[in-house]
Amino acid sequence: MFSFFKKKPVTPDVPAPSVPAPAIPESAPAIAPEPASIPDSSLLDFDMETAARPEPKGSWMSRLKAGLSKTSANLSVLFVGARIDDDLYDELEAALLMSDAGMDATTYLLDALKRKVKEDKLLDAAAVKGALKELMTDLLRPLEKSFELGRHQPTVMMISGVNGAGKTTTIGKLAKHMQAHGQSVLLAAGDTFRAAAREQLMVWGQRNNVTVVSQESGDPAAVSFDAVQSGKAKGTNVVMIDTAGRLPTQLHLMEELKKIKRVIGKGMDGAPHETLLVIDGNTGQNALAQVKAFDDALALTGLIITKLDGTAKGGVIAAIARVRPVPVYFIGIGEKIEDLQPFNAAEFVEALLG
Ligand SMILES: Nc1nc2c(ncn2[C@@H]2O[C@H](COP(=O)(O)OP(=O)(O)OP(=O)(O)O)[C@@H](O)[C@H]2O)c(=O)[nH]1
Repeated sequence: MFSFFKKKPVTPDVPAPSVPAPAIPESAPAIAPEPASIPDSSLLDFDMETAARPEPKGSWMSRLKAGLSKTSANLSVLFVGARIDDDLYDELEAALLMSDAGMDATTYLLDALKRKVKEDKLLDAAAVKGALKELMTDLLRPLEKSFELGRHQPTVMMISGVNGAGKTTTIGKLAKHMQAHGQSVLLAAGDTFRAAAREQLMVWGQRNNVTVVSQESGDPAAVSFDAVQSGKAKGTNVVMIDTAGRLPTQLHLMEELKKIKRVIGKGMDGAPHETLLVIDGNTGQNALAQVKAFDDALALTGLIITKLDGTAKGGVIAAIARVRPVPVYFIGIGEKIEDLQPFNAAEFVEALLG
């Protein structure tokens, strides 16, 4: 059973809009009039309460903990039998910096912790650890956000990121989860740079009954535009647009992304409704640089952080929260569908600080 989202229809009995059987178009479909908009009552709020995760939760938490075990080991050991003194704060500072939290978040957390220890007259290390967990959860909680589907038809999502961050894989996982929640999905193979990426997405779409709009001509803006038109014509719930990986330093490719976004807006007023960046959790502080650069270029609405099962240290989320607080929709800890889950601050801090 899928457990990504908690589906909260305002009116529970309103069914998801029906869609024709998916097909794999060879080229862009004809433009058709926009279907009637979905009434507000069918708005689906995909929120991220942990209560929405039944069985896989235990394994999810243990795997998230395993993924972040480097950092949690470094942090937890500091509190074992420690005295509350400057040495502890110095070691904590070093461990937070090592976790990729960066100077800003580290200084912020340490200052807040010292104040709290004084105000609450905390005397033992366990209480200080508890206070740090609380402060970190408060820092990360504003990053929690959930997709709101049903407000637009289709809801158009543009997905960007550096090469190999996990964009295509993430799109596949999200598509499957959305389907499982009654949402029809259409994908745009906007990664026209790698022919193999387009083919990979087409095959994946065929296998999973998801329409993939693709063009041999290789203009990502045109593919994206066609996908939006097709989504409108078919009454699809969600259109997800994949884009080729690029580095923020490749300025012409960043300009191309901006163009894709503009053209999507021409296909549908107000689109894309979600402009997402996928970041590889292993890239440490560089992830923050990516967030800043892509946000400056595209005005991001959200992040998806993948590969927290690798060598990731996890602290970069604190840096993002302090320096460029773009919401984190999902985090990924592996290649399976259930390895992508909504970001939950309390869970994350629990895995980080145990
Ligand atoms: N361990 C691990 N691997 C992941 C995760 N997410 C994606 N991957 C793997 O990362 C690799 C790259 O993923 P892609 O989805 O192809 O990345 P991409 O951003 O689309 O890549 P380009 O199209 O080349 O820019 C694949 O082998 C994925 O299976 C994750 O959360 N954990």
